[in-house]
Amino acid sequence: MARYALLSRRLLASRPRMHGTARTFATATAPDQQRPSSDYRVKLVEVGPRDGLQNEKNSIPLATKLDLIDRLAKTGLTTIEAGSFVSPKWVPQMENSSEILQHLLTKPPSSPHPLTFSFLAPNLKGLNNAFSVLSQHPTAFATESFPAQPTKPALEIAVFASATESFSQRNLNASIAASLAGFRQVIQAAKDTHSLRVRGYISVVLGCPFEGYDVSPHRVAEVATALLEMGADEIALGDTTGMGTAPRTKELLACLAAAGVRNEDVAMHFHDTYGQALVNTAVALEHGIRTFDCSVGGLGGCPYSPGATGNVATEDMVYFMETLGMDTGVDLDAVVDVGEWITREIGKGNASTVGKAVLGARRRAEADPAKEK
Ligand SMILES: CC(C)(COP(=O)([O-])OP(=O)([O-])OC[C@H]1O[C@@H](n2cnc3c(N)ncnc32)[C@H](O)[C@@H]1OP(=O)([O-])[O-])[C@@H](O)C(=O)NCCC(=O)NCCSC(=O)C[C@@](C)(O)CC(=O)[O-]
Repeated sequence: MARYALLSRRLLASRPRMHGTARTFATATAPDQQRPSSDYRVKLVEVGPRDGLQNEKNSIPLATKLDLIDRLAKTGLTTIEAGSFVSPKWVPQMENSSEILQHLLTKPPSSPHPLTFSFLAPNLKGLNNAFSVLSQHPTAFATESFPAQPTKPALEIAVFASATESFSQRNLNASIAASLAGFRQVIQAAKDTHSLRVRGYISVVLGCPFEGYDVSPHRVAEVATALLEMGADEIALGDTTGMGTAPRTKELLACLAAAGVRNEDVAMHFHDTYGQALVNTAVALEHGIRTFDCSVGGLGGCPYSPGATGNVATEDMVYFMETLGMDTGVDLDAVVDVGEWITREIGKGNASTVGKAVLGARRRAEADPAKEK
């Protein structure tokens, strides 16, 4: 069988590479002040095992979830959202998150890179469930004083606030103010007890299923600064509904910058319901953001956002970034394989346009290797 990788390698090699050439981003400097190569690095956060699977109705076996994480870890992705310590009454698919955490601590996936695994924990109950696993393996994970290594992953906890009161009530059963008061305790305990890194999500930043398009960017900025002041290390801006557009993404990021939120503390989390995720990604990239969430095979949806589809597919994100000359560190071929495998495994269509294109090209090359140029 022809090695599929060859085709994709050629595909990638034929893409325009922009390293060291003139760039059109607003953030670009003059040619004689070339930016350090780190400016071309983007961090992709793979959210498939959590955001991608949480809404699946059929129970997915633990072994499949562990296999998914293992396969993703071999693609060059270094940060993987692996589970969620939430109420199993509301999100039954995430019920085995303790077992997932336990497995990742005792048998971390082999990877040439240090890995970070992230878990949602909306309250002290969820955090304590995570802690009861961590306390059994206190030296199995990296902390701020012991950097992550290939054999010892780092862990991150994520809290999730909302930009509208209606979504906060539906998703968290609490007002924004009450949820923030609870998160203060979670963030403090995560840091004090195990020196964990904390991500603070804000949902519905560009459109709410209950309040519509008009979500105030100033409200988002208030919630973001509140989370940062509590000690969150990163703010993930969630376009939960995929209602975001390029001008409104630009306006939101300008508002956050005016409020003093630094680009390096922001991650973008775009759902692709209206097909705008990569357009909005380009706007955020131009603004200077370098951390983006994505989900293999475009898996996902939010149980509290009717009709929302998955996050932008990891395959599409990798292809998009690499064609812009950005460095993701992710092997497109490998991630296409994972997308194909997991969507078949759980009986879903592959929602990645790039994944389907690469798979189609492979099939054609297999049928007629002579034409593979
Ligand atoms: C919001 C809460 C925490 C409020 O929890 P609560 O205030 O305790 O109220 P409740 O009535 O929802 O609680 C129901 C039961 O769950 C228990 N419980 C309560 N907390 C936990 C916990 N952590 N772990 C395990 N059990 C828990 C609680 O003790 C109670 O048990 P019962 O008395 O019936 O026996 C709860 O309702 C919950 O966990 N809901 C699920 C929320 C959720 O997972 N949403 C989806 C993730 S967020 C998202 O997808 C958006 C994001 C991050 O991707 C970004 C974006 O795209 O926007």
